[in-house]
Amino acid sequence: MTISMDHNLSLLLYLVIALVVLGLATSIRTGFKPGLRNLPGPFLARFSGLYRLSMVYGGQSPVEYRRIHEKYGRIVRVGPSHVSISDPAVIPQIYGIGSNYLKTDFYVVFVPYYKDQPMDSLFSTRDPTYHKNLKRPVAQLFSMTNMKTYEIYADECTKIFIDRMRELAGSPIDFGAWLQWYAFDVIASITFQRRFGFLEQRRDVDHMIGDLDFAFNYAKVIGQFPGLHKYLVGNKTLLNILARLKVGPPDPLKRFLKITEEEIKRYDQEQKGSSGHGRMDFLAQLRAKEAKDGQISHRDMVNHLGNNILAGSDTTAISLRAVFYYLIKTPSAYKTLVSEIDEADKNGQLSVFVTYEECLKLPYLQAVMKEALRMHPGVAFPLERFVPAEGATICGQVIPGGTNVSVNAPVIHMNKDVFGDDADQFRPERWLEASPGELKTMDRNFLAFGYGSRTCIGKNISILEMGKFIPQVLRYLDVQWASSDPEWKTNAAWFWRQTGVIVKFAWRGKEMSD
Ligand code: HEM
Repeated sequence: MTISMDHNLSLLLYLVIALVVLGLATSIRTGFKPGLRNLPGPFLARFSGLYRLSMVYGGQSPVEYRRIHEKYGRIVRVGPSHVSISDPAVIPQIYGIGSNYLKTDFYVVFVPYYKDQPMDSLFSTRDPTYHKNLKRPVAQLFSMTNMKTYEIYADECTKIFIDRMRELAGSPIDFGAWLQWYAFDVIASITFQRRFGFLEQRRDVDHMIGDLDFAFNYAKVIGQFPGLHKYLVGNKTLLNILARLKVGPPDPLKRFLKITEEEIKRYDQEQKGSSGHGRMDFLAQLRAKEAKDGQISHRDMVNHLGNNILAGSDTTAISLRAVFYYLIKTPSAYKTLVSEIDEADKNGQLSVFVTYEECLKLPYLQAVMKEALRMHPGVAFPLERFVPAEGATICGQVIPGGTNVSVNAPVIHMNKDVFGDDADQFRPERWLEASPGELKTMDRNFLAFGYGSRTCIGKNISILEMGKFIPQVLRYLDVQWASSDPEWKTNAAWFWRQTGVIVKFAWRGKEMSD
């Protein structure tokens, strides 16, 4: 009995030692992989993903990525098979339309389960054919010409917001939270003509925002080791067991899909009772398109609508926070913007609710939005892509096929050759003073909405929301910083969320007509 136990223990020990040796040998072999071994970068980064984890874990990856590029140059090895690039010339090569650099397995952490099967979205898919087929039926719904159909939904939420701020004038409020409630209610309203009720209830209804926070912090960590996902949140069997034991992790993606299913049912019932006529939300337009051009599968319908909520809420909230934060912290820009809005108002160029068309004619406002997104892009992680199988020459280096390469908006947006010596300053004027050539270069290096074939499809919706909301607020309200901390706090977990945006509003005196 004792001999057999000793024997088993020795076997186990040999096995552990063998695994450790194998792991070390693999790490050393990948560390000195031909094609990557001569690239500069932190020494430890080449052996395991732990170095990248250390860069993102504290939520300050923009600072970390800027630091390593300052230290090691425009091409830096940040992992065993991972290369970060800060050279503007490389952007069209990696992301341009027609490029065959595909999204990496990082994106697998964003794939929800639907009816027990993983369901890739327009955003997460790595398959170009699936992407093309999924995008075709919805592209027009995101077009600039279609934006006017969504205006009413944004206006309803803006009215609620401004009325509440009038009531709360003089008291410090968590503006960051309010902007998130606003963005959530607007996108839900645009998507299926129903607000979640954040603005009315003044709270994180059903803990949706908190749960999303959990999901993105999971993505932040596991996204560095995507191979682990299938054993964790990507493992349906494990999730089912945990759910039965009532200890499962929050699953906001599942919740959005459930809400979406309910909304589709509600719409179809309304249509039968014909009370749904006149609806212009995304769902209604998708159903109308279906009637004209042929059926969209129920799965694709759920996929698109659920994805709108996921992709279009946090991003817009973060961008709105950035706009107001930089305006408050830059009084000259605040004053110039308010003058532009007041002048347009006085000249009768603004409707009761500023329209999308009107906001596009306010040049300083457009420059403010772009500059805020340059300083603080909503997505602050590297946009990872795989080098095609045949390999590629990047920044003069031959990089093997399958290498994970990326450019990072917070890094490229600080490039002084592109944005000027004051690139680290919030200065909206740079977008207005630039020559046509300089503007073209700045636009080509503006990555807040991604780039090329996988660029953000919801960009017009976000410009609609922000472009209407900001002038409407500043027309009626003064806003000032009211936190005892001089700065906000930020956490980059794919999205670059901010907290601590505490402000006070004051009513400017003009009455708002209905
Ligand atoms: C200011 C607000 C927004 C920002 C900063 C933003 C940012 C981005 C970025 C950086 C990407 C590219 C990601 C990558 O390459 O991996 C992207 C893609 C995407 N965004 Fe947005 N987004 C915003 C608003 C929206 C809205 C409102 C929607 C939908 C209603 C949306 C839907 C999408 C979708 C579906 C994709 C994937 C597109 C594709 O791969 O074809 N976004 N977004």
